[in-house]
Amino acid sequence: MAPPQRSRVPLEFGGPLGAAALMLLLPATLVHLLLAARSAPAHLLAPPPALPAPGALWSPWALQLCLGWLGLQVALYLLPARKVAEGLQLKDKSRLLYPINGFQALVLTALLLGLGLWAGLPLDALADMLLPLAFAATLTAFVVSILLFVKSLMAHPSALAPGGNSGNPVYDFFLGRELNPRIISFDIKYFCELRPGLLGWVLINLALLMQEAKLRGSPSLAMCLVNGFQLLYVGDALWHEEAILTTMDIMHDGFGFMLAFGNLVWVPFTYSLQAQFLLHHPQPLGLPLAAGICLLNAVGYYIFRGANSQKNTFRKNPSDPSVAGLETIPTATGQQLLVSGWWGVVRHPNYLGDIIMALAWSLPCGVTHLLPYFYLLYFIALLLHREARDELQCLQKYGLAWQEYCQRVPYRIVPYVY
Ligand SMILES: NC(=O)C1=CN([C@@H]2O[C@H](COP(=O)(O)OP(=O)(O)OC[C@H]3O[C@@H](n4cnc5c(N)ncnc54)[C@H](OP(=O)(O)O)[C@@H]3O)[C@@H](O)[C@H]2O)C=CC1
Ligand SMILES: CC(C)CCC[C@@H](C)[C@H]1CC=C2C3=C(CC[C@@]21C)[C@@]1(C)CC[C@H](O)C[C@@H]1CC3
Repeated sequence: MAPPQRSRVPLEFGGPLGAAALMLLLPATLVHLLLAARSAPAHLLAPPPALPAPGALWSPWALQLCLGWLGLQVALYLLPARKVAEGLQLKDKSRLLYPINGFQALVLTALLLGLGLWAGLPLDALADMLLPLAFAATLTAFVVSILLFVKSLMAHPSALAPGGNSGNPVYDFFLGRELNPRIISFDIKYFCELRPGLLGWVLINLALLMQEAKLRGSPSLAMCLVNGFQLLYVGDALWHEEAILTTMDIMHDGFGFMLAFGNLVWVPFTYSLQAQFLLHHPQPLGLPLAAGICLLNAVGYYIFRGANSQKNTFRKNPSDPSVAGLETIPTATGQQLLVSGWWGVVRHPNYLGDIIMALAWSLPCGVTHLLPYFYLLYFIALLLHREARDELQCLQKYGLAWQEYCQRVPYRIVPYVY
């Protein structure tokens, strides 16, 4: 087989050195966040009061729980789906098929959990195991990434992602070489993107809420708000699972350590940071402020969902009555760009809605500590980086049409600001 052509896509994340640094820094940051959230001072920018003993990180039981959770979600993924969707056309003109049964997996997981709790499952005990669970999940992410990298060495060149095929093994291991790694019809990237991580996130949130109820007699209003907001976000992602097929991760990015760690570790253990903070730092929250925060989250969700659904509907069927009247810009690829509606206000309206929700998730934690705002700060940085990557990809894809779009819609995320 002819050696794969090395991609000439510019290196990102600081190239091989940056990728190597991130593979060390990300797990270290995770440990710091978990320790800081449960410490009294809860400092985001200061070292945690006490480093864990090595024994506190490793637990065979935690590894079994992680692998059992993964196995359950794989089993639910393999159940018959209410619908099978086609992915976007690949380089070889083929289209992959994807089961749309993520929300079904959420409901079945909830039913199994309900049964378990009825039978006395000590779910709240998870709240005391976040460190060994995160360590086990990180180990799993590394092993999955190594297996994926080895598998990609046997993949056809046309199956490789443009970004993760630089020829440098460290960089390619981090970014991911294969675009759609599958075992028969099981799509590993698609599965990891929405199932174990997002469902694990709300499971950890629930465990923290239950432990607060056990400690204080009932969960606080702030803990209930954070759980509710984030369950809405995960439920929405799974209900609109098909929309994931038009995101950058599925369309462009290879599946390597960054997304494996991001999906299996970073989402469940850092996205639950507000709930972790609230368990150890209860916050009083009056009804008027709670109502205001709910309104803020509702506004964010309205923008987020409205913009994502409008674009995804347009991409699936430009003649759909809900989008047929929108103004567009034709492009040389045959695809059109929306230039009115949500996508005529700013170029990434969905990011704006998502950031507003991220703020609403942090506010119930009060303003005495920076730690609960870590997600907001990280997320803004992630979306700014993502937006820059997307703009470059769209400029390369659409050329003059994208330049016209940028002239007509000059702001990227926040109207009249950025
Ligand atoms: N919670 C989290 O950790 C994260 C959440 N997200 C959220 O996920 C959602 C998806 O975000 P993301 O995956 O970054 O990508 P987007 O959903 O923003 O999709 C970007 C793609 O949309 C298409 N597009 C862009 N502008 C237009 C237009 N004017 N008209 C038609 N199509 C257009 C282009 O693809 P093409 O033209 O090829 O179809 C572009 O590459 C967002 O709501 C984001 O907030 C994202 C990352 C992390
Ligand atoms: C650990 C690294 C520094 C960064 C890892 C980033 C990942 C955690 C995110 C990259 C894109 C994501 C998306 C989502 C979750 C987070 C990751 C995997 C969603 C599934 C969240 C719900 C939305 O409705 C869709 C998102 C698609 C992108």
